[in-house]
Amino acid sequence: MSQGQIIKALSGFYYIAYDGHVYQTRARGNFRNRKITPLVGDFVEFESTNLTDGYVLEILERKNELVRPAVANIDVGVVVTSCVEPDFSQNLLDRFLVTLEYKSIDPVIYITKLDLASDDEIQAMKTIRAYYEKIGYPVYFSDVEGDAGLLKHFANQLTVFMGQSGAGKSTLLNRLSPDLELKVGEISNALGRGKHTTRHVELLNISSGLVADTPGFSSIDFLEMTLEELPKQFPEFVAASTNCKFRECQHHNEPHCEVKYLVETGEISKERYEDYLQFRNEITNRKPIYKKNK
Ligand SMILES: Nc1nc2c(ncn2[C@@H]2O[C@H](COP(=O)(O)OP(=O)(O)OP(=O)(O)O)[C@@H](O)[C@H]2O)c(=O)[nH]1
Ligand SMILES: [Zn+2]
Repeated sequence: MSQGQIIKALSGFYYIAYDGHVYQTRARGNFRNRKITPLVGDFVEFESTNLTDGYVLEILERKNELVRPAVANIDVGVVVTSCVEPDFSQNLLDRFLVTLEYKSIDPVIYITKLDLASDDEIQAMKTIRAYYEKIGYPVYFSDVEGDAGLLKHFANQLTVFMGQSGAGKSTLLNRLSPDLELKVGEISNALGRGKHTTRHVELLNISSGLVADTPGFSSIDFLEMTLEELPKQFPEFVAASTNCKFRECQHHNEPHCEVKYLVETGEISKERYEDYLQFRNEITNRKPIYKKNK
């Protein structure tokens, strides 16, 4: 018996990377009956006497998982965000970041289409970059330096790309992995949302790490999160909260709230705080918000 990682799932076969080889395996019958489906990214125990006829025996505990793309044990989430076409949305960026934080995935922000932006828009993105870097997130602009910076995050990690339709995810993935040939720019066809669902997911080797070849994540709701958990997904709120008067301060109606004070002084972004209040409302009302598909 050996332990490896599933790097591809296709037509009922699971391809397991182990000791420099890839083993084609299937899930064992009794294992299927337990209604657990192995995911790409799963660490598994398997048995095999050759490279093509093995069996998955057990899935080891998952750190996290996403539905789209269907991948488990994600370490890094690259949030691809365009500054124009479609216009930059801090609200959408914060939705991605909160979701990643909640799933214990390290976010990296990658901003595209600066070549289409006006000087003012570029200036605005620089201000955004400075803020998000200050609260601990790596931020890159789409240029040669940005790509080199991004590649450094891949080593020994499992990375997934995500972001709004048309942001440039496929373009970026193709550039980093030229053999990939993901289709680019088919965003405006009305049923575009199905485009990636039929693709199987495969983990690519890029820069000493594994990268999911299928970008994902189109609906962002906070269905699983509680009101108490939400402020913990904002690192600058967590840092400030030690100075809030109340230990479990929700930074909402409580008196002597450090977060609200820092929003007033400008230290904490007003937009981020407003996003926080909006996400609170959504959790309270439990209405899922789906990203518009243009
Ligand atoms: N000018 C410019 N165009 C870009 C850039 N990045 C992507 N594009 C273009 O933007 C369009 C959408 O890019 P895609 O890579 O398909 O975007 P996506 O995020 O994969 O979109 P979906 O597949 O709908 O999720 C294409 O026409 C790209 O050529 C960029 O940095 N600058
Ligand atoms: Zn507070």
